[in-house]
Amino acid sequence: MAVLKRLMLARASAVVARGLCSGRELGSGSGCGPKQLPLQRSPEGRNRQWVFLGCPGVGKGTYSSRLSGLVGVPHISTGDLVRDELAASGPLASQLAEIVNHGKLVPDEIIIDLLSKRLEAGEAKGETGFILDGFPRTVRQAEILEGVTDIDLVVNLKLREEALLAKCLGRRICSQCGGNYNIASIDIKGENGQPGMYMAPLLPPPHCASKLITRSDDTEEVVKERLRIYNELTKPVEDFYRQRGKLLEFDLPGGIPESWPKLLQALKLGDNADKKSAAA
Ligand SMILES: Nc1ncnc2c1ncn2[C@@H]1O[C@H](COP(=O)(O)OP(=O)(O)O)[C@@H](O)[C@H]1O
Repeated sequence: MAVLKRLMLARASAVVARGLCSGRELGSGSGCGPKQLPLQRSPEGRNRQWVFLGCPGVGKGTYSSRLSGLVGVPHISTGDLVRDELAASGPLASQLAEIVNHGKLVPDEIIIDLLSKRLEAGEAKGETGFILDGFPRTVRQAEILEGVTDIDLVVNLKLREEALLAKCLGRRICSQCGGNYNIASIDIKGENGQPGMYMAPLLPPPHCASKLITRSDDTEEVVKERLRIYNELTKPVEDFYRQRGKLLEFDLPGGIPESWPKLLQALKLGDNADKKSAAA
């Protein structure tokens, strides 16, 4: 199964590279697209396969990694896979740096190759299911994914636009432990009938405070370009999943303490009162 999934993704990748098939052909399993495997598509015997969508800065990484711990499936972020590749300084690194630092999207064939290697490594370790964060990011990627496996649920995280840029600019990572923090304190005043919104900073513990770094693509100019690209290329992915009845819209009401319990409720995971303490 792992090898098949890998081969199918690799084939999808080759197809994208050559531009031979339309995504619809890939998704339908006909023509030159990969064949669908009933076994692979069945939810029985496998864990959740969820996708998180949302603008840069919305908190996809924060919420999807918390949920991954809660429901016991791996959190797979294609942004993290790209950053790992950059950090490894391999043959792809300079090409990727040029793309990522301009806020552009990495070509499908590279992203699919990184993702299929990650899925294969996970399956070798016995992982089943996933929470995908940052993939699919275009309708084409959604069609390719649909061609190889079923997605059970797509969570579309939404946050008021005024907060997104500030959240990206406030993002900090501990260079030692990899912990994610945010120094932005967001306080949007209520006006014209719209309620206000407060999001407290997520400050690092003292042992991380002197080791904080900022992502190279979290500059104002690049974040604005990433938001533009999201609206142009990723927003249509919402419709793709809406039409298939898989999209769960979730408006973040504020920071983690307010949002996490509500998200658990929306996902029908809310009865686990003890697990809600993860919001603390
Ligand atoms: N599915 C994808 N397709 C193309 N490029 C991607 C994909 N996922 C990540 N990337 C690249 O990695 C960068 C960082 O991704 P991510 O960490 O998900 O950022 P964001 O905070 O903008 O959601 C993106 O701007 C893009 O260059």
